[in-house]
Amino acid sequence: MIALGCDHGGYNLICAIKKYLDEKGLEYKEYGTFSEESVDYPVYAYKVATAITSGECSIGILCCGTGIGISIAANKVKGIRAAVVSNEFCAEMTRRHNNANILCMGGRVTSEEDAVKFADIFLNTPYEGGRHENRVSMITDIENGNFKA
Ligand SMILES: O=C[C@H](O)[C@H](O)[C@H](O)COP(=O)(O)O
Repeated sequence: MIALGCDHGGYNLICAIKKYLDEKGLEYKEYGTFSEESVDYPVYAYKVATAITSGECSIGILCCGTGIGISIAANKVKGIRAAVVSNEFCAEMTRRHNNANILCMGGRVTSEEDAVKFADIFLNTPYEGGRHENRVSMITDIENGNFKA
C-alpha cells in the first residue's frame, strides 16, 4: 500500500500521481491535504511517515512546494528515510542505495509529468542491499543514539 500526502504547494503533483496510480491499478491511501488551501506540511509528513512505521503502508510519496520541508519533517520520525528528488537518477539511486521509504517532490520545482516519471522509477526500483546495508544500518544507529564513529 502506498501512502500519499501533500500540502497546498504539492497538491497538483499528488493529483497527477494519483491519476498515474489509478491507471496502473496500484493501491494507495490518501492522508491529505485535499485542496490548494494553505495548510501546514508537518501534519501531512507525520501522517504519511507514521502510516509507514506502523506498517499500514510500505512506501510513501510526499509533496510540498519544494519537497524539502515535508522531507525534513518526515525524517524526524524513527524509521523514515525520506528523499527529496528532482531527477530520474536520484529517484533510482535513493531506492537502490538508501532504501528510501518516502519520495519527496516539490510542486514549485518539478513538473507533473516529471513527478509521475520519478514516482514510477521510485516505486519500481528495488533496494540493492549488500554494501549499502551497513550504511543504512548506521543511519538507524544515529537515529537510535547508539552510533559510534
Ligand atoms: O518546504 C516547505 C514547502 O515548500 C511549503 O510548501 C512552503 O513553505 C509553503 O509556502 P507558502 O505558505 O508560501 O505557500
